[in-house]
Parts: sequence; C-alpha cells; structure tokens
Amino acid sequence: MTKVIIAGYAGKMGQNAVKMVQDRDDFDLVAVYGQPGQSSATPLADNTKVFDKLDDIDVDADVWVDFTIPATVFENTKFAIEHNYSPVVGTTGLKDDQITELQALAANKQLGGLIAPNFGISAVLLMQFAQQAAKYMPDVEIIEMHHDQKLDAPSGTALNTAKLISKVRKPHKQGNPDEKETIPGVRGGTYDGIPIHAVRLPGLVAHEQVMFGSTGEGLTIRQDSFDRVSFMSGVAVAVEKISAEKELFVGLENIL
Ligand SMILES: NC(=O)C1=CN([C@@H]2O[C@H](COP(=O)(O)OP(=O)(O)OC[C@H]3O[C@@H](n4cnc5c(N)ncnc54)[C@H](OP(=O)(O)O)[C@@H]3O)[C@@H](O)[C@H]2O)C=CC1
Ligand SMILES: O=C(O)C1=N[C@H](C(=O)O)C[C@H](O)C1
Repeated sequence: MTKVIIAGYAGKMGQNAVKMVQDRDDFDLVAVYGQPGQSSATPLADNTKVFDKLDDIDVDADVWVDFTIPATVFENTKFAIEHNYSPVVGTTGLKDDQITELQALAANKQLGGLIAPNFGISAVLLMQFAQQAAKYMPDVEIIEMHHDQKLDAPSGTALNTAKLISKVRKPHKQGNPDEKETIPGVRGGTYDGIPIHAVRLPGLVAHEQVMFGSTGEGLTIRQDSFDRVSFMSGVAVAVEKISAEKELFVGLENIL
C-alpha cells in the first residue's frame, strides 16, 4: 500500500488527485494539506487527516503529491524531502536553482522524486517531438493556451518545451534583426531567443502549439488537455513508481 499526502487538495488538480488516489485499492490517502477553512468536494475517508499548517504534518507517508501554487511549491517540496516523503510535484514555478537545490537534498537522502511540468502523455510527446523537430527546423515559436485562472505565465510546459529545444538547437537568431514592437510585448516573451506567447481565456483547460517554419514549409505540433482527468494517469504512475527511485527527476518521461 502506498501512503499518500496531497498538498493543494481543494484546488482543481488537487480534487482530481484526491479522487484518483481514493479510487485506487493500492493507494491510501493518509493526509491532505491546504489553506485554512478549505474542504474537499470529494468526501474524504475517516482516516485521512486534514492539515492547514505545513509544520503540523507528522503522518507516516511514502509520497507527497503537490498541486499548490508557484509561491509555495519550493517550501513544500523541501519539507517533503526533509520528512522522507517522495515528492511528486505538478505545481509549476520552480526556478532552475531551486530544482538543483532540491535534487541535491534528495540525492543526499537517496530519495526518489519527480517534478513534472506536465503529467499528460500528449504534452510529454509534444515536448519530445518538438525537441526532435528543432534539430532540423530551428525557427520556432511556442503558443500556450490556458484557462484564465492560471497564476503563472508562461506555463511550465511551454518553458520546459523551450528548454528542451534550446538544448538541441544550434546557436540561432531568428526573425528580422531590425524588428520593432509598436505595441510592447506583442511578439511575446523569449527563452534563449525562442518566442513564447501565452493566451488566457475562460473555457480553455491546457493547450500548447509549437510552430516551426522553414523555406517553403512549416510544421505545427499541438496538444490539448480538454479535461484535467487527462493528467491523472501520469500522476498515478508517478505515485506507484517513485518510492523505488533514488533521485529527483524532472519530466514524467524519466519514469515511464
Ligand atoms: N504538472 C501538471 O501536469 C499540471 C500542473 N498544474 C499546476 O498545478 C498547480 C495547481 O493548479 P490548479 O489545481 O489548477 O490550481 P488551483 O488554484 O485550482 O489549486 C491550488 C490549490 O492550492 C491551494 N493553496 C494556495 N496556497 C497554498 C499553500 N500555501 N499551501 C497549501 N495549499 C495552498 C489553493 O487554495 P486557495 O484557492 O484558497 O488559494 C488551491 O486550493 C499550478 O501550478 C498548475 O500550473 C496544473 C495542471 C496540470
Ligand atoms: O495551470 C494549469 O492548468 C496547467 N499547468 C501546467 C503548466 O503550467 O504547464 C500544466 C498544464 O499546462 C496545465
């Protein structure tokens, strides 16, 4: 039986994770963590403890699932590692230096963990395909589209896509060097020269399009998460497998 804590249990992803864990006979939801006064839309089992202060969490558990907010994810993940809970982190917003620090902490304890910018298989494949395409088609722009309640921009997935592309793309300047924005920001933000555009609209869930252009041809790779349930098989695999690992990985593909 894998004993699980879910942080951010009352949120959109947290609620899906609560349901997924409760539906599995081999997972036990021993505790949830959220803001004071919150409650779960999915009724919790009697043995599930509810915490609203990080330092009060004292339960025996194997895995810490985190779907909170960018401002708190580093502190939560550090707490999880220090308490020997294998972190399975979906929350976005961790900086590179924070990830390095968390990886060192986990390595020191030989504790398995996963930070996944996206738990959906369509997004994992999109990132891999985009990385492959960028070797041959270095002119690329990323458009990510999300619901209008999202706190961070660009999305963790778009940023990770740009990082993966940047690892394989030869030093490259794209577009017209004399280009001027007549409306500031109209060409998006850039990561290593790769433009990223973030769209926020009600009705959207999570979507990404990577567009490549070359002389006389183009390639568009797109993925759509129409429902948050699409992330849950990835979270389930991570919860299942992560305790057997000995390091903190970034990217679901590392444990599939
Ligand atoms: N990796 C992946 O596949 C995916 C990742 N995400 C990421 O997961 C995160 C959560 O997304 P989503 O569920 O949509 O967001 P929500 O805003 O719906 O949920 C976040 C939850 O965390 C709670 N929270 C806020 N501060 C704290 C805190 N200090 N301690 C504990 N809980 C806290 C919020 O409470 P309150 O509302 O009261 O502030 C809320 O219940 C985001 O970073 C998002 O980008 C989302 C989808 C997929
Ligand atoms: O906030 C979301 O909704 C999502 N966040 C993650 C991200 O920032 O990439 C994953 C997915 O895009 C949904």
